[in-house]
Amino acid sequence: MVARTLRVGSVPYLVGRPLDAALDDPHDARTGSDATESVSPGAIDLVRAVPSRLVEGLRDGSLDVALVSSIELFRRPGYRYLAGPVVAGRGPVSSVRLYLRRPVAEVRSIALDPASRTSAALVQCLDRELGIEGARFVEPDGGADPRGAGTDAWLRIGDAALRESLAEPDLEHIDPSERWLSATALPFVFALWIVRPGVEIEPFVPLFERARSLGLAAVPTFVERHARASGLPRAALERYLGTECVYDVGGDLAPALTTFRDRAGARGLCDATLCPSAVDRPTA
Ligand SMILES: C=C(O[C@@H]1C=C(C(=O)O)C=C[C@H]1O)C(=O)O
Repeated sequence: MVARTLRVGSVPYLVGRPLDAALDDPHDARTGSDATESVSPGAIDLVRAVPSRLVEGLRDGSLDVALVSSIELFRRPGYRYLAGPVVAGRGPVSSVRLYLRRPVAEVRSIALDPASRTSAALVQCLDRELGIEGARFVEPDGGADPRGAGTDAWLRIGDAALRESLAEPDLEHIDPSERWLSATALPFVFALWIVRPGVEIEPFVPLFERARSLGLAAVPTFVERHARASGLPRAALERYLGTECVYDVGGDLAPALTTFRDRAGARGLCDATLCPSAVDRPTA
């Protein structure tokens, strides 16, 4: 029995709920004793914050593990990652978009979402495929709204992007996840559980796997709650969580991560020599 508490971070967006909701109370009867027998009650302390803050938490040691931007794996040595639950896209993902104020051929300046790390790197390393080669990237200070930066285009992630895409369907946009699939024939892994160096994650791994199974089964509940709170259409939210967001990419995980690392590394956006190790899923 592991007595210590694991400090866990996750994103504040709808996209994270299928992976993190059941971690809030792992000893809830619904989580089942098989996954929880190796950890004590209260073993998980879950906080939610935007990805750029979660990255800081991993770096300063205030978090042990976080569902966070995949690019961080290749920005500091010593991380490990759970080879299981991920937030990925295999085609369009309505919550990660590059919105355009002018025709793409005329885009010279792009404001990045200050909450993002991975999608920000993705649009920079896919600039040729997106048709924005030579554009200048800026990150608004202090978490400011990238739409307010006055640039030719802005990148947005999370629930605010989802709202823009579903409530303002006439906004011109490019879908980076879709372009990644065309360019590489691989899914794009936005986020995964990254483990800080020195953390013994093994006893907790079944909890993360179990949380995903329970979370996927609860997608209709998350859709219902989000539709009620946001006023966004249920059918679109169902498509978003149920089809666009992919929570398991199987054997594509390693090649998807390595391809992103190499492309981003070639642009100086991460260290392409880093090879973080996977923590394998438990065998049944
Ligand atoms: C699909 C998404 O994936 C995310 C994108 C991230 C990033 O760009 O750094 C980090 C975590 C995820 O929340 C989203 O937020 O909409």
